[in-house]
Amino acid sequence: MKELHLISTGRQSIETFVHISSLVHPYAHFIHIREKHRSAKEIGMIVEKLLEASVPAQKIIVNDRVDVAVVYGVGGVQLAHHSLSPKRTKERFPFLRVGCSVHTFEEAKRAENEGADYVVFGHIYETNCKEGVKPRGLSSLRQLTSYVRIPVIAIGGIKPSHVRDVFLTEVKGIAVMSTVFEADDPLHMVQLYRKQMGANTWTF
Ligand SMILES: Cc1nc(C(=O)O)sc1CCOP(=O)(O)O
Repeated sequence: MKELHLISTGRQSIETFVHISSLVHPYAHFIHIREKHRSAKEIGMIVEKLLEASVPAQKIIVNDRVDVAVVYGVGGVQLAHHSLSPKRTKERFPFLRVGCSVHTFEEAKRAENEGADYVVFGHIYETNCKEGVKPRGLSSLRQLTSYVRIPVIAIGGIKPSHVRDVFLTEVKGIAVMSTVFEADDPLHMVQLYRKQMGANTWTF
């Protein structure tokens, strides 16, 4: 099954992020809380609000903070190079789904060897989030999907019109931030992504 990951921008109020998530979560497989400037307490509060808004715990992925993910019983954690290692995380918390954000093939291979469940690789297209950094493009994405055995999720500047091309590289899924969370109509946007992914049902 192709996966759609939605990631918070870190630029919205907690209320706005939770409100949009409550609308779009039925169309997404995972909702990532990526709020680098917020404390563990605030991130925990976001998790509680998402749960109150009926977002299933298994769909929630906390960026970097293994502690918050475990304490609040969410489905997974998304680790960066400065986070705890996937190996340690998996050893102590084997029930957590562990993703790693990677930018090179070596990082992806290391994540795989350390037991990560999947990698997020980018950025594929130009994105405001990575201004001045050259996108890695589809051909390196294609190479990566044959270089590692674990699933690859593509990220960075992916618009609905890119979806078909991106999935031709054999990725497992895509991750999207601004195009959904900063859209005038987030619900319409997420439905567009799912349509491009070939989803013929909106329920899971
Ligand atoms: C959070 C993030 N990580 C990236 C990476 O390359 O690792 S690109 C990115 C931002 C993606 O946002 P948008 O969908 O708005 O382009």
